[in-house]
Amino acid sequence: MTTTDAAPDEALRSLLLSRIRDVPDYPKPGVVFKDITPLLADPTAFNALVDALAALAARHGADKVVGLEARGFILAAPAAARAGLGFVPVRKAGKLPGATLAQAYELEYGTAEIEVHQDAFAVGDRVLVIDDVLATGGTAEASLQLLRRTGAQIAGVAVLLELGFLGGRARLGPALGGAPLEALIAV
Ligand SMILES: O=P(O)(O)OC[C@H]1O[C@H](OP(=O)(O)OP(=O)(O)O)[C@H](O)[C@@H]1O
Ligand SMILES: Nc1ncnc2[nH]cnc12
Repeated sequence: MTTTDAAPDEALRSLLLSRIRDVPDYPKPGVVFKDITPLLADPTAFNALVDALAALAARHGADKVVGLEARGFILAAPAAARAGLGFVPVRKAGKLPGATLAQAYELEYGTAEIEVHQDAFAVGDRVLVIDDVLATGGTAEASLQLLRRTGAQIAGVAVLLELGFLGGRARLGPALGGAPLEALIAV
């Protein structure tokens, strides 16, 4: 199944998928955790992933790349640098030193609050939001709501892996407001 606006080739998808490990019953019973650490440890796969994400930033005309703490940082920061763009962290509450805006949200396995610096963007900046996994969509939805409050425009959301059975794409629709959601892999 392909759910991307511009699907990467099958070889890339296969490579990426082969480096993601299923961990049953983590962090709680019934959740199958998608562990990306084998992918990060493989320089060929990691480099290909960073290339693909940087290409999406260029394709969607992003001025800045936003990463969602913590695993999103690992993907978004190198993608921003490769695309020649600045990186902005959206952090869990209480970690940013400057004046912030905050947004609460629900996870597949808990609740959380995220923050961004109020002055992270110039007026009208187009931002590509990058994360590793789209599950229920709560994190990405909250990040879009938060980012819009800064005055940023949403260029799109890009994730490595979409867990389609959790319905995140549908939940995210209103917050996307027509911006693209790119999933390099969907299961
Ligand atoms: O679509 P959702 O249901 O919101 O779930 C996806 C989010 O959950 C994970 O983050 P988590 O909060 O577990 O934190 P981490 O990146 O710090 O490990 C993942 O990295 C996404 O950010
Ligand atoms: N099943 C899952 N695996 C990895 N990260 C997640 N974030 C939310 N659900 C997840």
